[in-house]
Amino acid sequence: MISIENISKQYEAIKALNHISFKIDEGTCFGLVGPNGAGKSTLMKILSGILLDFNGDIHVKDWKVSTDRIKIKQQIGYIPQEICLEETLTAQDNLILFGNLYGLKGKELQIRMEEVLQQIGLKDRAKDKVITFSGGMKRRLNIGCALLHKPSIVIMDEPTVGIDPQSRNSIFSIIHQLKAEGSTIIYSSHYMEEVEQLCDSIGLIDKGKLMEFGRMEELLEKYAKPSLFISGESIETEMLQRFGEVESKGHGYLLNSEQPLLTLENLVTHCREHSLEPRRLELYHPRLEDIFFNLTGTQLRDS
Ligand SMILES: Nc1ncnc2c1ncn2[C@@H]1O[C@H](COP(=O)(O)OP(=O)(O)OP(=O)(O)O)[C@@H](O)[C@H]1O
Repeated sequence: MISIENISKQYEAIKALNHISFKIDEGTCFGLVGPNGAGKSTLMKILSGILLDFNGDIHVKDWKVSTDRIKIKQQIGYIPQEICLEETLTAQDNLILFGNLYGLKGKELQIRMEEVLQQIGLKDRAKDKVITFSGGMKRRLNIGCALLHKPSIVIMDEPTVGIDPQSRNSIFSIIHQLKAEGSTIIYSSHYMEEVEQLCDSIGLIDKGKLMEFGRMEELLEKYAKPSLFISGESIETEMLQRFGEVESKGHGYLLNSEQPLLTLENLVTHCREHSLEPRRLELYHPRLEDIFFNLTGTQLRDS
């Protein structure tokens, strides 16, 4: 169990984290989600033992970060948001550099390097200089460098920002594999669909405050409002209002109703009788993004 207890962090006038507390079960994938500037990186740096000046405490197994920082750090592989590699060296030499920092050498380092290169899909590029790599390949190598010492807790700060879909899928595979091996993953992102896909539990953070925390299914259940989605040129708010509470969503409308199936039936009848042809008419399942929006009134995407 990793227990985050009442963490606060102030950068001069900015309160980056405001009394944050939650727990993460071992062997699970935890997603920290929030918009730009929410405080995700600050919390990730505190969790990985890089940022030492904060209030509160963190417990990992039987250790406390306040008194057993080195023991906890040995358990952690931290992948920062900014790529941290020596570009003039080869992938292999970067791994050796990081391996040495973790105290690995000789045969042990050689074996781990081979395993990690396989895991990150860069075996055939091991002897190439990093400067020749794509952004996604650099990102994967950066992940590999943090895995050499077989950490039981892997902390990834927005690892998929600005990379190609192939590298993104490859990172997801690495995460699935790490989880299958029993590692605990702490993953921050502002891409809701990624977190929904990967994580067992989540913390929603905004302006330094933890807005919500829990298991994914529980949160979706808690905030799920039964609704229908309808769109089409002939579909107007006034017509929909007689069937339930209406809100705009993308190119159409969400129609909240306690009995969505019955409403769907009534709506189909109405459309048929009035020769209205919706482009889309379907049951709508709330997503993590909807929960965040309901809680904070903030859209997560930059766009
Ligand atoms: N070294 C620093 N000095 C001063 N203010 C900082 C520093 N690092 C972060 N901040 C501020 O703290 C707040 C939280 O920043 P943080 O980087 O933790 O957010 P984030 O959720 O990771 O954002 P992003 O998704 O953009 O990386 C922001 O207002 C940011 O400007």
